[in-house]
Amino acid sequence: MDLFSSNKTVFKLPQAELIYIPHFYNPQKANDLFMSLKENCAWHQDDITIFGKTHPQPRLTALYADNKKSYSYSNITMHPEMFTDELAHIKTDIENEANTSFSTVLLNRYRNGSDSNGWHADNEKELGKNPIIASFSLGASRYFHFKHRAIKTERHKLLLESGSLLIMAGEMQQYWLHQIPKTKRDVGERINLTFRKIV
Ligand SMILES: O=C(O)CCC(=O)C(=O)O
Ligand SMILES: [Fe+2]
Repeated sequence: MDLFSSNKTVFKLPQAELIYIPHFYNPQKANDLFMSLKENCAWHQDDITIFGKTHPQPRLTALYADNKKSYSYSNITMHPEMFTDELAHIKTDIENEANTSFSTVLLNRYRNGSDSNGWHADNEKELGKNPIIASFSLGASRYFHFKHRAIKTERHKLLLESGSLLIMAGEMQQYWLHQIPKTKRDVGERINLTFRKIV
């Protein structure tokens, strides 16, 4: 198995630590997990309110945690389900790679290229200062855009492939924004898992 592949890219960025591991899980295992999570997770579509207008969030989400702590962002408060064995297993693998522990995983399901995740930082108070966030991707590849809030030349994109792990750390959530834009490319479905620690 291609677990804990040493093939990793450490990006040199001002005020951020970003590490990309393309084949954290091999394609077979990634595909099996994609099918299983698609079927078994508690997916739902919340309404979000932006600039006073309420509309359905352009993706499905689910939240799991090993505590009862809720997670709030963009006027949504999510209450977690208990970790399944399958999600707990992935969590352990990622904790070993990232050298930290996580309490919570937020799953995003992008059904096609019209689903997206707008510019934001994962800077909610409950994540603490300089959180480590590990983002694990399954299914269709989608571009992850990231830009520095103040240095306008620092704007980049990275194709997140199935089975890959992206670790965001350092001051990234303070100084950078990230998004998964819509795409007109004919892309299939993608599931992303972002592991976080909510204390
Ligand atoms: O889908 C992704 O790769 C990113 C998800 C994300 O940024 C988030 O859930 O905060
Ligand atoms: Fe995020």
